Amino acid sequence: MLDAYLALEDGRVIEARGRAPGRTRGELVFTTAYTGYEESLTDPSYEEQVLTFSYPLIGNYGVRSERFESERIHPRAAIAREFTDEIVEWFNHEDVPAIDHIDTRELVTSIREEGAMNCGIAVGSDVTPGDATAELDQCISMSDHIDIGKRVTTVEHTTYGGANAEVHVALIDCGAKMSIVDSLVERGVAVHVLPYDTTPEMLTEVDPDLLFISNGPGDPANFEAAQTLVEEYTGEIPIAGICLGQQVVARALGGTTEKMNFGHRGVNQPVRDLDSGKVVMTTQNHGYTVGDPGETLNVCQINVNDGTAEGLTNRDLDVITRQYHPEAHPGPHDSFGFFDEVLEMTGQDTATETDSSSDRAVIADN
Ligand SMILES: NC(=O)CC[C@H](N)C(=O)O
Repeated sequence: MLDAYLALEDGRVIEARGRAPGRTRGELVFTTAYTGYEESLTDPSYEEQVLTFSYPLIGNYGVRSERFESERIHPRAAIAREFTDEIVEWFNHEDVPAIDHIDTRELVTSIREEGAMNCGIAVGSDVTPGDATAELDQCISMSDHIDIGKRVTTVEHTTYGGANAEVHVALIDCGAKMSIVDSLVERGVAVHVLPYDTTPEMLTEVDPDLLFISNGPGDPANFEAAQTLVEEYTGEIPIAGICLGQQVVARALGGTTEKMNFGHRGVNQPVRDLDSGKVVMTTQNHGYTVGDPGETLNVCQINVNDGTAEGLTNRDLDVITRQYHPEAHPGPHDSFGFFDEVLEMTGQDTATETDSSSDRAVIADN
């Protein structure tokens, strides 16, 4: 058996069972999602974080790559009450430290009370509590990870979907989940996945009908290039954003973003649409939020629990964003219609073309 220690910013060092060895550090967060562990673990937005599952048994329906949202596990380490042997094999294969046999109820309660905090983890046959503390001592704050985008983005322009499509979407990959690409491609458009630091000049070459800013890890303030694109293209072509995308769009159009206490991570966050009054259940994974939306954007949806901005819009400028994840994976499908709403801004009626069987998008022949 491997020894394991988790050192917390509040001074505690907790002993656990080691399942996959290694030493690492990161921001300790939790998700309340009870399924969808493959999707969560491969969601690039978890880069530089240590993910705690509040649901006690993780790995119980295996590990299948069809459900991955990217090519690798992104959290630096994973914590659960109990991991199955099959998921532990995956952690070992990817060199991601994992610990279990820990009181995750207590841990989640601490994060709720004290906020997301830094932690250090040491797992191995000869590790000590001091090894975990040494990792914690080297842990920097999330906003100091200024180059986080570089670690999660595509390095080159990749096109998905029909090469003959009428509508071309530029998806700025700040750490995009593959389900966002799938959701667009199944509506018959071509998706150009572009690096997070794409410049306005590079975007001119693609000549897109829609600019879409993806989800992504860390502080939205560290995605200045994407912000510049929004500043340059607002009013020229329609603009959409999901999660970090909403935050970047808000910052570009005069709004502010701020760090939340422990964020929203799970698959049952209630969101109210202010026009219709309708409430939907949503998938979420974020630690920052839009504070002041600024003069240009209107808040069109709010979180029922805490009133934070879940949707922003400016109908005249054709801008529409969501703080939650309409693409789901994991979680409820209530908000798939967001993609139809977004593509309507390009003049394409895609609602009738949608095939929700959701086969993985294929790369187009350029
Ligand atoms: N899923 C995301 O895009 C997360 C956005 C941002 N990194 C946050 O934590 O708020």
